[in-house]
Amino acid sequence: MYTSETANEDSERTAFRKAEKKYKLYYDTSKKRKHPKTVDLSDVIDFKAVLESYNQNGQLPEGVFAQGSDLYLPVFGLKSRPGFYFIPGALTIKEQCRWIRESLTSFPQPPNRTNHNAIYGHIRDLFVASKEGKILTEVESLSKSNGSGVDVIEGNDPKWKFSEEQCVTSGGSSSKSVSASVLLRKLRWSTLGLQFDWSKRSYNISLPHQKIPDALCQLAKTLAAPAMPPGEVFQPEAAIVNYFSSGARRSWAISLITVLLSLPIKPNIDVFLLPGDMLGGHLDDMEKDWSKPIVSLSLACKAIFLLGGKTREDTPLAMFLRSGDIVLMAGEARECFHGVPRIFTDGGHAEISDLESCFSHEDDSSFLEYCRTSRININIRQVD
Ligand SMILES: O=C(O)CCC(=O)C(=O)O
Ligand SMILES: [Fe+2]
Repeated sequence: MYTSETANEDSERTAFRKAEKKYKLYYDTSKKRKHPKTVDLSDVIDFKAVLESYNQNGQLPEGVFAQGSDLYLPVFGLKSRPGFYFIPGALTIKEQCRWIRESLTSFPQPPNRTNHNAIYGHIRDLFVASKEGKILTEVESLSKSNGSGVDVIEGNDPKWKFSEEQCVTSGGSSSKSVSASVLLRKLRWSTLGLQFDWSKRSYNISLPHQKIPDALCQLAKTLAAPAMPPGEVFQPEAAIVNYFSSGARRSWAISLITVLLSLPIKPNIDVFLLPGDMLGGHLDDMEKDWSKPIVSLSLACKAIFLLGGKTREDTPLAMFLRSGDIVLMAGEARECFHGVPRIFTDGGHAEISDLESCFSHEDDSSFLEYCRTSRININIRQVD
């Protein structure tokens, strides 16, 4: 799915890489307290401002056009990137909250796969386990401890189970366990519908899967319309949910890696060492028909999206992605490198105040806590 180069010397020099470096989060360590380095954001296209001025006086910046649609919302395109569409604020706050909830609770449930499958097998109810302060422990170490308070995890032969924290520590067996909250923070992706096999880099139709939930399917069909070939209807068959977490919990990640390295079979830890708050430049090239769009929903913290050209040498355009924005990439735009070099988690820039009111009920505090330092992206695809 993701065609990506490893960061060798050449790729360091490409225009895409330069833009990634420009916008990536760096910390200024010269001051007493760690501060994000200031970045010049003046070149970043702000479609929220474009929409405001378009609604007020019909004016659009150079290179941007507006397209009518049945969505009752303006759909913007870029003259230099045919097939790319941006629909600012397309999702209501209620819809955003709904998809955030689903992304954290139902979407990572088996048979859907997540990045954690490779090590732990299917994990059920990770979000609830995190809320309840549970610990995931390897079955063998658990049997050495007092063995009570164990929740079952999906799978024929589960090797890892959730237990109450005391259950593990009281047995004195502290290795080969990891807290659910760390795993939630380290959740990078889950796949819906047809499952993508990252090791073979293709969709594996023999992996157990469920259809994309009807409501998400309907939403994707409606949103895809402006980018569809005339007379055709988008058929959502697969989706990837990307979870971007800020690096604030890096120390947690280091503890997890320590645990992983103590396993008899060493997992590939490269995947864990990738910063969780960015997505490197890539193409999505595993779907057959590129005339069909990828429908991409942004949720929670604001981000910068880079839309390059057909090679990494083309200078990318940078734009803000806010919670509720929709991006469509079809036709020629599907051949364009793209990525997310930055999410904003600081109060002034994250722009999640509407979500804060939506998740203001006490019962929703874990959703709010997650949203304050994270971004979620759901991208929906027609595979055949
Ligand atoms: O997070 C985003 O907005 C883009 C995600 C993406 O490009 C992908 O998953 O292929
Ligand atoms: Fe992509």
